[in-house]
Amino acid sequence: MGDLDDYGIPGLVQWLSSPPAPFSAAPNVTHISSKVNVLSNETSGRGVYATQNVSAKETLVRIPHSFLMNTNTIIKHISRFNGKESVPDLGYSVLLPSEYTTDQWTELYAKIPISKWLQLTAFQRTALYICLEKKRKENSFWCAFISSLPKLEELDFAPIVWEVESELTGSKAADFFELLPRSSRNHAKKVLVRFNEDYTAVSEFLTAAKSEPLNKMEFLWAWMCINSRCLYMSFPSSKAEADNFTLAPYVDFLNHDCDEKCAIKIDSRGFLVISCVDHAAGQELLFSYGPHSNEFLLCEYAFTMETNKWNNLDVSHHIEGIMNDAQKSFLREQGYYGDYTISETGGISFRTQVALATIQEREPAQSRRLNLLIQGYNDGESYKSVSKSLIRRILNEVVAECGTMSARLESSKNGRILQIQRLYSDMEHIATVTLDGLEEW
Ligand SMILES: C[S@@+](CC[C@H](N)C(=O)[O-])C[C@H]1O[C@@H](n2cnc3c(N)ncnc32)[C@H](O)[C@@H]1O
Repeated sequence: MGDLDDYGIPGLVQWLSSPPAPFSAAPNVTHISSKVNVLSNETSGRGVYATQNVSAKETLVRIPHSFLMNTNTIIKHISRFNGKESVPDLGYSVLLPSEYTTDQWTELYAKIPISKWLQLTAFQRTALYICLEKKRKENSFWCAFISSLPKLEELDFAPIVWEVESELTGSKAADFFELLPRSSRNHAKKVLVRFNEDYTAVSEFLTAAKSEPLNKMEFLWAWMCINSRCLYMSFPSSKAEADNFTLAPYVDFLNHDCDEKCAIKIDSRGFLVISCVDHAAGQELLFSYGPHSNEFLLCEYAFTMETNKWNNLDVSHHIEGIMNDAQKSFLREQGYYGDYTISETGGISFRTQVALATIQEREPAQSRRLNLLIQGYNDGESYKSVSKSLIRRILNEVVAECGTMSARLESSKNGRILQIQRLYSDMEHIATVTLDGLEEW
């Protein structure tokens, strides 16, 4: 385990625990239990570890609302420079520093009305704010937090980084993108579209304010920090569900596990981390980022796990390839088009079963048994035999494709390639397990 001085953890803890007035006098102060510490390991970077035995239900960390970076606190900070804040009060006490150092960036804040800031999505606004506050260095209230964020190199397994790196430097990193399994590549492309939309919106925002543009790589760093570290937090003023998030210093050092070992909770005192199970000294405290497959984890958060119970095999491309137009439009009308998956634990999804059944109908809209299957009044037994042979053929194709790709990637020691290889081996594993159990299906 590594020494973390170079990540600025002591500085972060100091900032959170003994901030200047008026924070020091606030009733709801930071709590970081003496039973936990941030350490680092090679696989998952920094993480929170128990330094002593911890019992279930202990509150280990509490970060007050004033230290959470989100739509509410950002607008409150910016509006110090340009008039009245326009975020509804959530009833949480958010303190602002009594003294601000002004600089060219606070001049920019002063120039842009809050109504314009609110036209950006919360994600765009937060990414821009992090980039600007980073430039303010020690002048920024958030300096210790921003220094604690990972470097872009630590998010190097995210396919979006490969693509943007290629675009900006002319490197061959985008070639890795093409090696991804088809469904992962599609997911990664969607992430890239989201990122480019955000970068365009923020660039236009800065141009309108006659400010200098942001470097795309710098914006990517801030964007990926948010994407891989944000936590759900509801804001009544949010225009979209995706705006309901916060960044929470220190809490964001918790690494992911498929099973919840810790819970996070928000109340009027701030963001809390509570242990769900007993932890022995030395054990890592983990919480679940959600039921995410390795494909999702890689594309969104830049990592995969050796074993992941949420992995699934996406066979949409294979299934869609054997459907005719009538079958496709029937499934679209029914809300069952696309996203055909198989998982080790859940087997062949109902959605996939509906698609396999539809392929067996010449005029699906007229088929009583198919409509009864969709409505849940028919168990689909009459479709099973043909469905089995269709799925067997598809899974054999998947196994062959994974074998070819694994042989192609086998000798590489490149970390990105190893992540890609893991995706193929996850796919092969699910395909093989499903084929083995197909007779009993
Ligand atoms: C919320 S942060 C957790 C703290 C992070 N390890 C750090 O050093 O700042 C999420 C990032 O941690 C890493 N991570 C989290 N859980 C992991 C796991 N189970 N295996 C590998 N990496 C993990 C990934 O890089 C992910 O983008």
